[in-house]
Amino acid sequence: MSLDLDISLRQGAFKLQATLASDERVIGLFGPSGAGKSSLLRVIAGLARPDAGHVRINGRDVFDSRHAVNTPTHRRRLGVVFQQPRLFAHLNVTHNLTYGRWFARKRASRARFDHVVEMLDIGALLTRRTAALSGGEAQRVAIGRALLSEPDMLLLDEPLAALDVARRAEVLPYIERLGAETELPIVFVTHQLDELLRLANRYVAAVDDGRVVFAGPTADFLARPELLGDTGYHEAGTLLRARPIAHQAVDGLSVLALGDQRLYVPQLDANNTGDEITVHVRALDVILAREVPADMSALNRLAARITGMTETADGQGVEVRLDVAGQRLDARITRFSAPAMRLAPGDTVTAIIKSLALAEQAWQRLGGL
Ligand SMILES: Nc1ncnc2c1ncn2[C@@H]1O[C@H](COP(=O)(O)OP(=O)(O)OP(=O)(O)O)[C@@H](O)[C@H]1O
Repeated sequence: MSLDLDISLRQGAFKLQATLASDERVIGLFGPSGAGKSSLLRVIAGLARPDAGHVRINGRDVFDSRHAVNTPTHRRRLGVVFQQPRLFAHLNVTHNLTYGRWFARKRASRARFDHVVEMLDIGALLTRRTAALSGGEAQRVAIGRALLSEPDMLLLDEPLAALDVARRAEVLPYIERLGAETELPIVFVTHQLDELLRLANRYVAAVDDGRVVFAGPTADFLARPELLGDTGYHEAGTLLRARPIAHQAVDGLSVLALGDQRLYVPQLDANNTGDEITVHVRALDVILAREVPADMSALNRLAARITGMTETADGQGVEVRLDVAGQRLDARITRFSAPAMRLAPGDTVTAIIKSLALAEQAWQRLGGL
């Protein structure tokens, strides 16, 4: 996909002045509450009209103030999913799903309908009234309806925000599957860093106070604590890509290969072999050692080489940039430890990781969408 926009929009006292150009298939729009993410998504969808500028989707001008172009929403070929599912209460699930097809250029085939139903696991709900659905089920139906409208791009505006923790955990893997199993371009809005890392871990546009303050690889974004908001200090770190090679080789754990080194993570779905997955390692959770103690609870110990060291913004610590099997890993240690250990670029150390979080599951690509 390509998305190219440069717009200004005034809403009361709030001014959105956003510039973004990206060829990435999945774009995360991230930022705190009130930053302007939803407003920007509404501009892309044609639900809000900028005062000036342009919006180009896949090379097609859908808005251009200089040439009086403003393609109406229903002709922009977008599937939009909001925080609330917004299903039609008078129609059952099947009719809600097929409703989107009225706007499609070509009607979705029966095979495609079946595929979407299977992917979102909503087959058992088809004859149900929408009032009888849980929040998570309703949101899956809303996603299915958007997919069946044959969009060129899917816009997801905090689709998990209205769900409680359990429902959120239920729906999140389905959105993850969309990213992995479809070729559909997706813009995913969230203010939650864990969602961003799970669902848009390649590319992010960060919005703050009506402006795009960062646009680029999510991994680079994660290394910038000052951009991450309140949780930045804790969450800043690195995304490591590794390949699952064994399940249950060690009790309750899966083994990932990172070059010829090994990482241990909580048991993954046994189908997860082959495709790389991404793990999020917080810089605070990395301990550096010259000598590794013989008895140690932490399983994850990686041979690393120091490639750079910089003082943290608050002056209290040192960010140590490491190379592990050709990938970057960041550690944050105290200002005391760096000279005490006489650490210097070029040194080899062991990086001991206290905890890591899965940022992305690997799903088998089924194709077909
Ligand atoms: N129709 C409107 N008229 C006036 N101000 C508006 C309108 N819609 C939004 N705003 C304001 O614009 C700002 C950005 O809102 P927006 O919903 O885009 O933020 P957001 O980043 O999506 O936040 P959240 O994560 O809370 O949804 C807010 O200050 C909001 O109050």
